Amino acid sequence: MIQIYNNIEEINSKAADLFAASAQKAIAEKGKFTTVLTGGSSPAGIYKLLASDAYKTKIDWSKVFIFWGDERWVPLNDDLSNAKMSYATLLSHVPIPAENIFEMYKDGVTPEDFAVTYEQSIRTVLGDEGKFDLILLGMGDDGHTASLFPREAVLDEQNKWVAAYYLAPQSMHRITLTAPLINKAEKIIVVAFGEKKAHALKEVTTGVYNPSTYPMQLIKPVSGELLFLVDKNAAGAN
Ligand SMILES: O=C1O[C@H](COP(=O)(O)O)[C@@H](O)[C@H](O)[C@H]1O
Repeated sequence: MIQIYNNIEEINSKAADLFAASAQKAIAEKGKFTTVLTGGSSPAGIYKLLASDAYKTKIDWSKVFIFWGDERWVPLNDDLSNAKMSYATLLSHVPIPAENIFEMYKDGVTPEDFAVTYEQSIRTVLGDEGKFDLILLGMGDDGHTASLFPREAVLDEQNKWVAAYYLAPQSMHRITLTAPLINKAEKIIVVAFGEKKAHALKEVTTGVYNPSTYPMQLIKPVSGELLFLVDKNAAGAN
C-alpha cells in the first residue's frame, strides 16, 4: 500500500507513530520488539522524533532489539556509517541496553565472515523463523533498498539471511539483509521523499517486474504488510 503525504514532517510523524504502535503491540504480546533500522538520509527525522520527549516514553526500550538493514563496511566513527547516524539521532538518547543493539560492523574481521556472525545474532534473538516485527527501509534514487543494488549477484541470494560483497561502483564493501529475510517481516515500512525518487518509485510500484534494475521490487512480504510512506514529490503528484 502507498500512502502519500504533503511533506517530510508528515511522513516522519506517521512512521514514528507506526514504530511506537508496533513496539507496544510486540512487547505486549511477546515481551520484546525486534526491529531493523535503515540508513541513508531519509530516516534521520523519524529517529529524532522517536528520541523526543513526546515519543520516547511510549516505548519500553529495555525490550527493544535493534538491527540494521545494511551498512557500508566502515567503522562506527566514520560519517558513512549508518549506525553512527542512528546513534546520533536516536540510540544515544533512549534508555536501550547496549546488548540489545546489533551493529552491522566489526573491526578485524572480513565482511563476509561477519555476515555469518550477524545472521547467527538474528537467529539468537528472533529464532529460526527470522520474523522481524518491523523493518524500516529507504529507497535510493536508483531503486535500490538496503544494500541490494541493481545488477548485483546478491539480488539472487535465496539462502543466506545476511550477505556481504564488494560494490565496485562505490569501491567499498557492503553488508546487507537479503530479500528472503526482509520478506519474512510482520511489517515493512519504506520511506521515500523528493522528486529524485519519483522515477524509481513509479517503476517499482507500477512498472514491469524487473528487480535486477529496480531491486526494491524484490520486497514482497510473505505474510506481512508492506507500506510505502512517500511525499507528493516522490509520488509525482506535484
Ligand atoms: O546506501 C543507502 O541508501 C539507501 C537510500 O538512502 P537515502 O539517502 O536515499 O534515503 C538506504 O536505504 C540504505 O540504508 C543506505 O545504505
